[in-house]
Amino acid sequence: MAAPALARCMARTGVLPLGQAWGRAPRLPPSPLPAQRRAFSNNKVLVELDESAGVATMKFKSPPVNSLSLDFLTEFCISLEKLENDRACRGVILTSAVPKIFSSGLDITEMCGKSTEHYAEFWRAVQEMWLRLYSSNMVTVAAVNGSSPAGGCLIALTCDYRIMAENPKFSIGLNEAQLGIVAPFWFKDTFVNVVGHRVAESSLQLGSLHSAPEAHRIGLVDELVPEEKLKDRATAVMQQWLALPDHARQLTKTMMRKAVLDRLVAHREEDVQNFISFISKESIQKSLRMYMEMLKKKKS
Ligand SMILES: CCCCCCC/C=C/C(=O)SCCNC(=O)CCNC(=O)[C@H](O)C(C)(C)COP(=O)(O)OP(=O)(O)OC[C@H]1O[C@@H](n2cnc3c(N)ncnc32)[C@H](O)[C@@H]1OP(=O)(O)O
Repeated sequence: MAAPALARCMARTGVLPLGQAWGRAPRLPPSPLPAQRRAFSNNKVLVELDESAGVATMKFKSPPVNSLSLDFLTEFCISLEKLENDRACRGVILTSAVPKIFSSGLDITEMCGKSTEHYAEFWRAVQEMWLRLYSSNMVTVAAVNGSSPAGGCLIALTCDYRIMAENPKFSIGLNEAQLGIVAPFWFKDTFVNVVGHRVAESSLQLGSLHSAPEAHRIGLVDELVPEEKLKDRATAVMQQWLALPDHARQLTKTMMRKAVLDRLVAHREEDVQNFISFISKESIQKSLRMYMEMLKKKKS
């Protein structure tokens, strides 16, 4: 495709390049007007904005498993950008509208049997999602209400704070190695920044999916709460974070994340080419096909 779908959408919606988003003026506190709620939705995400609190909730609604398809990633970025540019919004809670699944990670069908152009477009969209979320000026809280492998885990790791439902059946982790693929350096860097090098090293090599209690023990999630309390707890955490002046928090976040962000920004095209040559290998395609078959067999 001549121009990536994401770029087209961004041209349509007037989204700012990433670097400019960083230089944006600090957010103003919401005006003391009566409580106002606004909602907008597309095929993949539902956003509800509580203007009086300055907090949006973004719910993933792409059944059966909220896989991160090109369409999902595009809609996600557009919704995030809308909130980023909305002065009434200072924080966003990410959660799922699909029972038991937060997100099943990158849509494997987008990485199987497609053209080089498609792989490039898809990977740019994955990069864009991470760059925008990791550099967001808003407070970002992941309310992880279901399993969250690989790319789903990356979304949670990219937020400022993670709260997970304490259901031991829910698992989370960067399990790429189990699929015979390798998490790229910016997945790894994000993971290391949350759990530390030692835990990340073994967890990544083993492609571990951690149960909710184990994820809490290794610091992958910040707290566990009963599922029915997840929404209230995420709101309470958000209020705590929003009690601080935005400019101080935003500058601190930028300082903490800049090196990791800059690394991908500086090597973006190289990273796309690396993805294409890796994913196009017949051995990798075979691994992914076998993995998909295994998922189907598990059902029957
Ligand atoms: C140099 C760069 C190298 C490349 C780097 C690439 C980085 C990759 C990152 C990724 O995110 S790869 C994706 C990893 N994801 C997984 O391993 C999750 C796989 N899925 C599951 O474990 C389970 O589906 C689940 C999420 C735990 C849910 O289980 P449940 O029993 O509720 O549902 P299923 O019956 O298994 O699935 C329903 C339906 O959805 C399909 N599906 C599941 N996950 C994906 C996916 N990630 N992509 C595409 N499709 C997926 C599954 O096959 C079923 O389909 P049908 O059989 O109904 O057609």
